[in-house]
Amino acid sequence: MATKEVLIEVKNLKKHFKISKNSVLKAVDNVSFNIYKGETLGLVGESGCGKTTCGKTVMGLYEATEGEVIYDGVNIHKFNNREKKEFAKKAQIIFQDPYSSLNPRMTVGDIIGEGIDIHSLYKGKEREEKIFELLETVGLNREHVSRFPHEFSGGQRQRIGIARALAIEPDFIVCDEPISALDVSIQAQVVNLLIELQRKRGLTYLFIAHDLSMIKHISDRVGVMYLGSMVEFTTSENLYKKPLHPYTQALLSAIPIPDPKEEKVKKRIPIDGEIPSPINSPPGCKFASRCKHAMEICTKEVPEFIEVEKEHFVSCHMIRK
Ligand SMILES: Nc1ncnc2c1ncn2[C@@H]1O[C@H](COP(=O)(O)OP(=O)(O)OP(=O)(O)O)[C@@H](O)[C@H]1O
Repeated sequence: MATKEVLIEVKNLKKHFKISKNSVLKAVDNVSFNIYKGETLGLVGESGCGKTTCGKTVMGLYEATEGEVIYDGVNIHKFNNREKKEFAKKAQIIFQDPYSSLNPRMTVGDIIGEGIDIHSLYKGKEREEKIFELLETVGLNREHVSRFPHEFSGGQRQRIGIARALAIEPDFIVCDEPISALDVSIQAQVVNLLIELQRKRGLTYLFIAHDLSMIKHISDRVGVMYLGSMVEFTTSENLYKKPLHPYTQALLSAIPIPDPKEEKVKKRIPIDGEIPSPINSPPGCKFASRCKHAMEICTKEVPEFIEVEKEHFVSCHMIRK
């Protein structure tokens, strides 16, 4: 990461879905963090904890229920239509499933060219050259331009998705579990491509993942989410060396160690019980029902999200500054 200039500031962000007359699903519930220009911020947590909803709200695909997303100094949820279109050029998303995220009836050239056309960036020969250049940038070749998505492997499709995102030259990309659906052997190739693109183009990533194993290699800082809340937020180094929240500690203990001897003696921290429903969730710390350290206060009061040491934020009643 080159600078520590803030690109995006997320302040007390809430995204609640009204499920019925009396039920609200708090997918993102009072989350605050920032993203520096040129960094990769990892967002981790179990399935359903609100990572995708957070990513989509941060890039303006969902209206926020409450709170602010400040991009380069301006609240994106206050944009008028012209500003929304301008912003859509700066922020892109790469989806988890390279099989369903590409229109099977469109050629690769048209998939990549769609954003170029929407934003009237290039026309004719220039457009064609741009698409060839993008294909080569992501490790495909110009002959692929007239083929259809089903003619490609999962890894290649994800490369097409990356080329599509790059086509309008964004500054910020939400990478929503871009490697989860790929074979392990292909995952590292796609991650390396994303890292190389970031280095060359100065891109900023919000990289979403459900476990902490791959996120270590790509993220400068990591936020750990649990049931819509951010429970810990710090540098990758801090998180792996000194996790403070019991949930982070459990997630880290679940990462398999390649050495079988070490794996055998490793202490896994189990998380008791089922993840509670995010609908009409009870007061207090959302992790309380599964935390073996839970105290009376945990079921009553939401712990503050405090900076316990430089660049290390945590939300837990056990941890004081
Ligand atoms: N449009 C929607 N309407 C209602 N509920 C939604 C909607 N989108 C997401 N949710 C709910 O919000 C919660 C958070 O979902 P989200 O997809 O953001 O989680 P996630 O952490 O990204 O999970 P996964 O890793 O499975 O993608 C879930 O309970 C989900 O069912």
